[in-house]
Amino acid sequence: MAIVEARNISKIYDGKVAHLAINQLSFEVEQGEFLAIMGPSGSGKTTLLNMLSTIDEPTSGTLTIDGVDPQQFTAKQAALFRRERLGFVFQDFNLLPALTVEENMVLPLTLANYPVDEMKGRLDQLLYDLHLEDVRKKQPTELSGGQAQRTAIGRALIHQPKLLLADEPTGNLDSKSSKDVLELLSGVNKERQTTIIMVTHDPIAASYCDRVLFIKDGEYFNEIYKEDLRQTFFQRILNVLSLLGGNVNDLSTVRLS
Ligand SMILES: Nc1ncnc2c1ncn2[C@@H]1O[C@H](COP(=O)(O)OP(=O)(O)OP(=O)(O)O)[C@@H](O)[C@H]1O
Repeated sequence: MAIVEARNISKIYDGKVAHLAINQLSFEVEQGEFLAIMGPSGSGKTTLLNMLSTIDEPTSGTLTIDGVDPQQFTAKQAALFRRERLGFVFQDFNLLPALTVEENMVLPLTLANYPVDEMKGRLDQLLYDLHLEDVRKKQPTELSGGQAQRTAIGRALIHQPKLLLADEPTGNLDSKSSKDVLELLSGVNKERQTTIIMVTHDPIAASYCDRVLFIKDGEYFNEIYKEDLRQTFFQRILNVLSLLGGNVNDLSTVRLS
């Protein structure tokens, strides 16, 4: 069953000169899938993620997320939908500096007034799954990049969202921490059946996914599915990226290992 259905969605930014950022894009994301979205700088990835996040809406076309059309929501309903059904992970972690690891992670449940026992149970499980038990009382400034991103992933998962949206989650991490985070996301996807959509410039990160959707100039360009080994998938991703072109700087974060 599809958790995301986009039918001919377009997004035009109004301004002195109107800009067509997404042009007649259609795609589906299956429940339980781990999808990467790739494309050159300016191809519309952030615009698309903003629409999937329900913080922006298509100018035309229909976008259904978990069976509902967010365009029908009031601002309050949209906020509730995001809080209950979506999780977000960003490149720069976005942790609250005054709170500890465990306080950051449990924050979405605190805000939703969950019972204390339920909060504690979910927190302990996630601290264990994310290998953060030793740093649970630390503050974000005392963490490595990998620990900070794992904390952010914990915060994004604690309310058990159906869809996790990740924007360059490994963009600020070294290769070892990136690998840890990608293996964790892959594990979350397989074990919890959480659907994940990840925007990335990094073909290594994309090779952890089941499918990569490539967009160019706001339009569908190609998509490939992982069929075999991750290393082979990585090679096929590089092949499509070379066809896709774009600015060489777009690949500045690529690590060839
Ligand atoms: N608020 C806005 N107003 C007008 N144009 C915008 C706005 N936001 C983005 N754009 C334009 O829409 C196009 C798509 O931008 P978007 O940020 O979605 O691309 P991207 O693929 O995420 O790029 P990058 O990889 O560099 O982050 C770009 O040409 C950009 O200049």
